[in-house]
Amino acid sequence: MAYSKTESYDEKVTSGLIENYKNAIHLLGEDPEREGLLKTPERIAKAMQYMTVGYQQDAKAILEGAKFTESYSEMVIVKDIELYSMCEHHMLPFFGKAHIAYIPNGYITGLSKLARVVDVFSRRLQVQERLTHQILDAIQETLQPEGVAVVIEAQHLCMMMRGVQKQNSTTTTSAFSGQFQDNTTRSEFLRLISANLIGK
Ligand SMILES: Nc1nc2c(ncn2[C@@H]2O[C@H](COP(=O)(O)OP(=O)(O)OP(=O)(O)O)[C@@H](O)[C@H]2O)c(=O)[nH]1
Ligand SMILES: [Zn+2]
Repeated sequence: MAYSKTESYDEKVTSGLIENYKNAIHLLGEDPEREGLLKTPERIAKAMQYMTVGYQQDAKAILEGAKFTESYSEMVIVKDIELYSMCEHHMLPFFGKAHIAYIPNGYITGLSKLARVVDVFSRRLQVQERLTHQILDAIQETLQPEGVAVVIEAQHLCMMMRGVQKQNSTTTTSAFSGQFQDNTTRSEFLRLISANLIGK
Protein backbone atom coordinates (compact mmCIF):
# COMPACT_ATOMS: atom_id res chain seq x y z
CA MET A 1 0.00 0.00 0.00
CA ALA A 2 1.49 3.36 -1.04
CA TYR A 3 -0.16 6.15 0.89
CA SER A 4 -0.97 9.38 -0.87
CA LYS A 5 -3.22 12.21 0.23
CA THR A 6 -6.28 10.71 -1.41
CA GLU A 7 -5.83 7.19 -0.07
CA SER A 8 -7.77 5.93 2.88
CA TYR A 9 -6.20 5.16 6.22
CA ASP A 10 -7.23 2.33 8.52
CA GLU A 11 -10.16 3.84 10.44
CA LYS A 12 -9.65 1.93 13.67
CA VAL A 13 -5.94 2.74 13.81
CA THR A 14 -6.58 6.38 12.91
CA SER A 15 -9.27 6.92 15.58
CA GLY A 16 -7.14 5.18 18.24
CA LEU A 17 -4.15 7.35 17.38
CA ILE A 18 -6.27 10.53 17.36
CA GLU A 19 -7.42 9.86 20.94
CA ASN A 20 -3.86 9.16 22.07
CA TYR A 21 -2.36 12.23 20.41
CA LYS A 22 -5.15 14.43 21.84
CA ASN A 23 -4.21 13.15 25.26
CA ALA A 24 -0.48 13.64 24.56
CA ILE A 25 -1.06 17.26 23.48
CA HIS A 26 -3.04 17.85 26.70
CA LEU A 27 -0.34 16.18 28.84
CA LEU A 28 2.29 18.40 27.20
CA GLY A 29 0.44 21.47 28.48
CA GLU A 30 -1.50 22.52 25.38
CA ASP A 31 -5.22 22.76 24.68
CA PRO A 32 -6.15 20.19 22.02
CA GLU A 33 -9.47 21.99 21.51
CA ARG A 34 -7.97 25.34 20.45
CA GLU A 35 -8.51 26.14 16.80
CA GLY A 36 -4.95 25.65 15.56
CA LEU A 37 -4.68 22.25 17.19
CA LEU A 38 -8.15 20.86 16.44
CA LYS A 39 -7.07 18.79 13.46
CA THR A 40 -3.52 18.14 14.69
CA PRO A 41 -4.15 14.71 16.27
CA GLU A 42 -5.66 13.52 12.98
CA ARG A 43 -2.76 14.96 10.98
CA ILE A 44 -0.22 13.23 13.23
CA ALA A 45 -2.20 9.98 13.08
CA LYS A 46 -2.01 10.02 9.28
CA ALA A 47 1.60 11.17 9.15
CA MET A 48 2.66 8.40 11.53
CA GLN A 49 0.83 5.76 9.50
CA TYR A 50 2.56 7.07 6.38
CA MET A 51 5.97 7.01 8.03
CA THR A 52 5.48 3.41 9.15
CA VAL A 53 3.76 2.10 6.01
CA GLY A 54 6.78 -0.13 5.37
CA TYR A 55 5.38 -2.74 7.78
CA GLN A 56 2.68 -3.42 5.18
CA GLN A 57 5.07 -3.63 2.23
CA ASP A 58 7.11 -6.54 0.97
CA ALA A 59 10.59 -5.63 -0.30
CA LYS A 60 11.19 -9.00 -1.91
CA ALA A 61 7.92 -8.82 -3.87
CA ILE A 62 8.97 -5.38 -5.15
CA LEU A 63 12.33 -6.71 -6.37
CA GLU A 64 10.75 -9.87 -7.84
CA GLY A 65 8.25 -7.67 -9.69
CA ALA A 66 11.02 -6.27 -11.91
CA LYS A 67 13.53 -9.12 -12.02
CA PHE A 68 14.94 -9.61 -15.51
CA THR A 69 17.27 -12.26 -16.94
CA GLU A 70 20.43 -10.48 -18.10
CA SER A 71 24.05 -11.53 -18.55
CA TYR A 72 25.59 -8.20 -17.38
CA SER A 73 28.06 -9.14 -14.72
CA GLU A 74 29.76 -5.89 -13.66
CA MET A 75 28.91 -3.85 -10.61
CA VAL A 76 25.59 -1.95 -10.70
CA ILE A 77 25.57 1.05 -8.35
CA VAL A 78 22.70 3.33 -7.41
CA LYS A 79 24.01 6.03 -5.14
CA ASP A 80 22.65 9.04 -3.27
CA ILE A 81 19.20 7.53 -2.61
CA GLU A 82 17.71 9.88 -0.04
CA LEU A 83 16.04 8.29 2.94
CA TYR A 84 13.93 9.38 5.88
CA SER A 85 13.41 7.02 8.79
CA MET A 86 12.58 7.19 12.50
CA CYS A 87 14.82 5.96 15.28
CA GLU A 88 13.10 3.37 17.40
CA HIS A 89 14.44 4.87 20.63
CA HIS A 90 12.91 8.34 20.39
CA MET A 91 10.69 8.13 17.28
CA LEU A 92 12.57 11.13 15.93
CA PRO A 93 13.69 11.24 12.30
CA PHE A 94 17.03 10.23 10.97
CA PHE A 95 17.75 11.09 7.37
CA GLY A 96 20.49 10.87 4.82
CA LYS A 97 21.55 8.84 1.82
CA ALA A 98 21.89 5.20 0.89
CA HIS A 99 24.33 3.86 -1.68
CA ILE A 100 23.64 0.39 -3.05
CA ALA A 101 25.58 -1.91 -5.37
CA TYR A 102 25.23 -5.46 -6.55
CA ILE A 103 27.05 -7.71 -8.99
CA PRO A 104 24.44 -9.63 -11.03
CA ASN A 105 24.53 -13.37 -11.39
CA GLY A 106 22.06 -13.88 -14.24
CA TYR A 107 19.43 -11.41 -13.01
CA ILE A 108 19.10 -7.66 -12.76
CA THR A 109 16.31 -5.65 -11.16
CA GLY A 110 14.66 -2.36 -12.04
CA LEU A 111 16.83 0.48 -10.72
CA SER A 112 13.89 2.24 -9.08
CA LYS A 113 13.16 -0.94 -7.14
CA LEU A 114 16.41 -0.52 -5.20
CA ALA A 115 15.22 2.91 -4.09
CA ARG A 116 11.79 1.46 -3.24
CA VAL A 117 13.44 -1.16 -1.04
CA VAL A 118 15.20 1.65 0.86
CA ASP A 119 11.77 3.25 1.46
CA VAL A 120 10.13 -0.02 2.56
CA PHE A 121 12.63 -0.51 5.35
CA SER A 122 13.06 3.20 6.16
CA ARG A 123 9.34 3.65 6.82
CA ARG A 124 9.48 1.63 10.02
CA LEU A 125 10.87 2.22 13.51
CA GLN A 126 14.53 1.55 12.93
CA VAL A 127 18.14 1.64 13.95
CA GLN A 128 20.49 2.52 11.13
CA GLU A 129 22.43 -0.73 11.46
CA ARG A 130 19.34 -2.93 11.02
CA LEU A 131 18.08 -0.80 8.15
CA THR A 132 21.42 -1.33 6.37
CA HIS A 133 21.28 -5.11 6.81
CA GLN A 134 17.62 -5.47 5.86
CA ILE A 135 18.25 -3.72 2.53
CA LEU A 136 21.23 -5.98 1.86
CA ASP A 137 19.37 -9.18 2.80
CA ALA A 138 16.35 -8.42 0.61
CA ILE A 139 18.54 -7.86 -2.45
CA GLN A 140 20.78 -10.85 -1.73
CA GLU A 141 17.88 -13.25 -1.17
CA THR A 142 15.85 -12.10 -4.18
CA LEU A 143 18.44 -11.62 -6.93
CA GLN A 144 21.05 -14.04 -5.55
CA PRO A 145 23.79 -11.88 -7.03
CA GLU A 146 27.56 -12.36 -6.68
CA GLY A 147 27.48 -9.75 -3.93
CA VAL A 148 25.66 -6.76 -2.46
CA ALA A 149 26.99 -3.59 -0.83
CA VAL A 150 24.98 -1.06 1.15
CA VAL A 151 26.32 2.12 2.73
CA ILE A 152 24.11 4.56 4.64
CA GLU A 153 25.15 8.00 5.82
CA ALA A 154 22.64 9.70 8.10
CA GLN A 155 22.04 12.40 10.67
CA HIS A 156 19.87 11.63 13.70
CA LEU A 157 17.61 14.37 15.05
CA CYS A 158 17.65 12.67 18.46
CA MET A 159 21.34 13.62 18.61
CA MET A 160 20.71 17.12 17.27
CA MET A 161 17.49 18.53 18.78
CA ARG A 162 17.91 16.94 22.19
CA GLY A 163 20.25 14.71 24.18
CA VAL A 164 23.88 15.19 23.26
CA GLN A 165 22.98 18.03 20.78
CA LYS A 166 25.68 17.49 18.18
CA GLN A 167 24.69 19.26 14.96
CA ASN A 168 27.35 18.06 12.57
CA SER A 169 27.95 14.41 13.30
CA THR A 170 27.13 11.89 10.62
CA THR A 171 26.71 8.17 11.18
CA THR A 172 27.93 5.79 8.48
CA THR A 173 26.93 2.13 8.41
CA SER A 174 27.77 -0.50 5.84
CA ALA A 175 27.03 -4.10 4.98
CA PHE A 176 28.75 -6.27 2.38
CA SER A 177 28.09 -9.75 1.05
CA GLY A 178 29.76 -12.10 -1.43
CA GLN A 179 32.38 -10.48 -3.66
CA PHE A 180 32.16 -7.21 -1.75
CA GLN A 181 33.86 -8.94 1.16
CA ASP A 182 36.95 -8.91 -1.05
CA ASN A 183 39.05 -5.78 -0.46
CA THR A 184 39.56 -4.91 -4.15
CA THR A 185 35.85 -5.06 -5.04
CA ARG A 186 34.86 -3.20 -1.89
CA SER A 187 37.45 -0.47 -2.62
CA GLU A 188 36.17 -0.06 -6.18
CA PHE A 189 32.63 0.38 -4.84
CA LEU A 190 33.76 2.90 -2.22
CA ARG A 191 35.79 4.79 -4.84
CA LEU A 192 32.84 4.92 -7.25
CA ILE A 193 30.36 6.19 -4.66
CA SER A 194 32.82 8.95 -3.70
CA ALA A 195 33.50 9.89 -7.33
CA ASN A 196 31.87 12.89 -8.94
CA LEU A 197 31.25 11.31 -12.33
CA ILE A 198 28.46 13.50 -13.71
CA GLY A 199 29.59 16.72 -12.14
CA LYS A 200 26.97 16.95 -9.42
N1 LIG B 1 23.12 2.21 17.35
C1 LIG B 1 22.16 3.11 17.12
N2 LIG B 1 21.82 3.96 18.11
C2 LIG B 1 20.88 4.86 17.85
C3 LIG B 1 20.24 4.98 16.60
N3 LIG B 1 19.36 6.01 16.70
C4 LIG B 1 19.45 6.50 17.94
N4 LIG B 1 20.37 5.80 18.66
C5 LIG B 1 20.86 5.92 20.03
O1 LIG B 1 20.09 5.17 20.91
C6 LIG B 1 20.56 5.47 22.23
C7 LIG B 1 19.49 5.28 23.27
O2 LIG B 1 20.15 5.46 24.47
P1 LIG B 1 19.43 5.68 25.89
O3 LIG B 1 20.49 6.00 26.91
O4 LIG B 1 18.51 4.54 26.16
O5 LIG B 1 18.52 6.93 25.60
P2 LIG B 1 18.72 8.47 26.01
O6 LIG B 1 18.81 8.60 27.50
O7 LIG B 1 17.63 9.25 25.36
O8 LIG B 1 20.15 8.77 25.37
P3 LIG B 1 20.76 10.15 24.87
O9 LIG B 1 20.36 10.28 23.41
O10 LIG B 1 22.26 9.96 25.00
O11 LIG B 1 20.22 11.27 25.68
C8 LIG B 1 21.17 6.85 22.13
O12 LIG B 1 22.56 6.73 22.32
C9 LIG B 1 20.89 7.27 20.66
O13 LIG B 1 21.89 8.10 20.12
C10 LIG B 1 20.63 4.08 15.58
O14 LIG B 1 20.13 4.09 14.46
N5 LIG B 1 21.59 3.17 15.89
ZN1 LIG C 1 16.92 8.25 18.78
